[in-house]
Formats: sequence, C-alpha cells, structure tokens
Amino acid sequence: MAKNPMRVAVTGAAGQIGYSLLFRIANGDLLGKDQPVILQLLEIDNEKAQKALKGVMMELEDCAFPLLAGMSAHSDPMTAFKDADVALLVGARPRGPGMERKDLLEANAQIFTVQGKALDAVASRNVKVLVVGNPANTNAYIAMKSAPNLPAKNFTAMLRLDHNRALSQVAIKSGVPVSQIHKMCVWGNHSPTMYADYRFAVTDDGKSLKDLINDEQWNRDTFLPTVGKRGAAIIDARGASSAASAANAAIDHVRDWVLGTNGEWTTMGVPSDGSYGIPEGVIFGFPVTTENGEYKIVQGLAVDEFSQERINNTLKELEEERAGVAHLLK
Ligand SMILES: NC(=O)C1=CN([C@@H]2O[C@H](COP(=O)(O)OP(=O)(O)OC[C@H]3O[C@@H](n4cnc5c(N)ncnc54)[C@H](O)[C@@H]3O)[C@@H](O)[C@H]2O)C=CC1
Ligand SMILES: O=C([O-])CC(=O)C(=O)O
Repeated sequence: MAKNPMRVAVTGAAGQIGYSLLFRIANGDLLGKDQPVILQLLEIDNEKAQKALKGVMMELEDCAFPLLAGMSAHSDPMTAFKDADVALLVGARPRGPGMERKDLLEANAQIFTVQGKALDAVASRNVKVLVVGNPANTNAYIAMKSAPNLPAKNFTAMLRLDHNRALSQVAIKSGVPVSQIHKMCVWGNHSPTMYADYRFAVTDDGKSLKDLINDEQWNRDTFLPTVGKRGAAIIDARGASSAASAANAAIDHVRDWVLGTNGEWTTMGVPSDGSYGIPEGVIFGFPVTTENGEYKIVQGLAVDEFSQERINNTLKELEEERAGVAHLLK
C-alpha cells in the first residue's frame, strides 16, 4: 500500500541551497524512494523572492516527480510549518557590509525566534528540525529555546558538511576510498573552530586511519585548517558560498536521522545531554549513530589533551554566541 505523504518544510527555498535541495527531496533522496512528500516552501515576504520561488516551483512541476504529492509557497512560517514532519531551516540573514558578528547573530536570532515559535505552535509534535542557516548551531539553539512544547532533541544543526569534507580529505591523503572509511567525527561549532577528528576512523578491515596516515603534523597543519576553512575557500573560488555540497549534506543528515545509519557513525549538531563535559542544551557536533528515527551520541571515546583543547576552544565560541543572544531569549 502506498505510504501517506510526509510534509517537508523548507525555508529560504528560493536561495542557492534551496535550488540544489528541493529537487533531490522531490526525487526521494531525503526520505526514501517509496515515500511521497509534500513541500511547504517559505520565503521572505518580498515580491522578488516570492516570484523566484514561483519559478522554482514551476521547474519542480516540470520534473513530474512521481513522489511529489503537493507543494505550496508561503511567506508566513505559521502556514509553512503547519503539520510539518521535517523542517529544513535554510533561510538566514547573510552578513552584509559593515555588519559585525554580533549584528549577524542578532539579525538571525530574530528570524529563528519567530520560526521556533511557529514550529512550536503548528508543526507535527515529532517534527525533525535541521538548521542549515548560519550561525547554524546558535540558530538551532534559539529555535529550540523558542519552542518549549516540542522535545529539545528534535532540534539539530548541520555539521554534516564538515563531516563529509573531513572524510574526503582523509580519503585523499590515505588512498582509502570514502566508502571504506568508518567512525569519522567532527566536534563542536559549524565554524573554523570545529574539531574534525579521525583518531577513531577505521577501514573496512579494521585498520586505523590514524596509523595509516601516521602524520600528526599533517593533521594539525593541513587537515584541520583545510576542513575548518573550507567554506571560505569555496567562497573565494566560486564567488559564492557552497550550495550543492551543503544541500547534499542536509539530505545526508536528515536521511540518516530518519532511516538510520545501521551502526555507522555520523556527525550531527545536537543539544548536549552533558556527554563529554559539554553543558546540557548547547548544540554541539557529536559523533552519533541513529536508529528508528532517534540519534544517540557515541559514548566512551578517549579525549586526549590536544583534542580536549580543541573541544574547549569550539565550546568557548559557542558559549560566547549563546551569551550574545541571551537577552533575546528572555
Ligand atoms: N551549516 C552549513 O554547513 C552551511 C550553512 N550555510 C548557510 O545556509 C544559509 C543559506 O545559504 P544560501 O542558500 O547559499 O543563501 P541564499 O542567500 O542564496 O538564500 C537564502 C534564502 O533565504 C531567504 N530568507 C532569508 N530570511 C528568511 C526568512 N526569515 N524566512 C524564509 N526565507 C528567508 C532569502 O530570501 C534567500 O532566498 C546561509 O546562512 C549560509 O551561510 C551554507 C553552507 C553550509
Ligand atoms: O562559509 C560559509 O558561509 C558557508 C558555510 O557555512 C560552509 O561552506 O561551510
């Protein structure tokens, strides 16, 4: 028997990530090739953005996707998030000329407060929320705090792009294909302070990638800066921030959350439960496994002195961001 459609809300739907994301969702890449979807698309209440969104919807229509059971355009999160099973919060305020980090945090805090409240009011009680818009961890924190009637665990931030970047860099260095590398993870904030960590990574036949690479200087001087500053390198090369790879990571994140990782590790930004000394509620990148629509933080990993320093550093940045928006959450 055909499954009932699931409702997927996407914000910033006429933006560049949206353009790479929506077609894949409609193609069944997000929720499975037997799962019909209804797209509920949110853009700002502006004639140009709404017109662009209409254009994207015309193209979606022209693909005649068998799994696309419906779609609608919105300028109000209260209608866009109605009964949403999945919410991909991509739209955010980009940094403008002369804007300080604090101004950026505040501008986004406004957006994610409103959207968190709307999710709280109208979304499915099981809605799975992924925040992509930057600063992703803090935006997810704001949305979570603005939705007290939804389980906090339903709010996540995207570190999967960092995870995928780390996988590819380790694959290139070691010569082991990405498909044969397991137990990669990235800790912390989606920012250059993140700590990409291949200490636990193993090949299909259980060989340690750290031993195979055996180059601590490469780890510290090449790998970590390459992964940490990859977003800026893409902007420099393309003249625009990563879009297709970001959309791909969003698909990976939600697909794994919904459909499970079969014991494989992945990275998700999730509200801390106190694991590894990260204060409860901070949205932090952790290694996780997923099963039956739930994620579990991988426990019991050894944290050496260098790793602890890195984790402390990315946590400090997240706590500063949190302090910077605290007055807006009262
Ligand atoms: N977490 C991650 O790994 C990554 C995050 N990003 C972030 O994703 C966000 C989106 O990137 P792009 O699609 O390239 O940007 P974009 O500027 O092309 O598109 C953003 C869209 O969001 C819309 N928007 C803005 N505020 C909105 C609101 N309140 N409600 C609904 N829509 C709204 C805009 O009108 C625009 O169409 C940015 O914040 C970017 O920094 C990008 C790459 C990776
Ligand atoms: O750096 C940016 O603005 C986009 C981003 O988050 C990334 O590519 O990781």
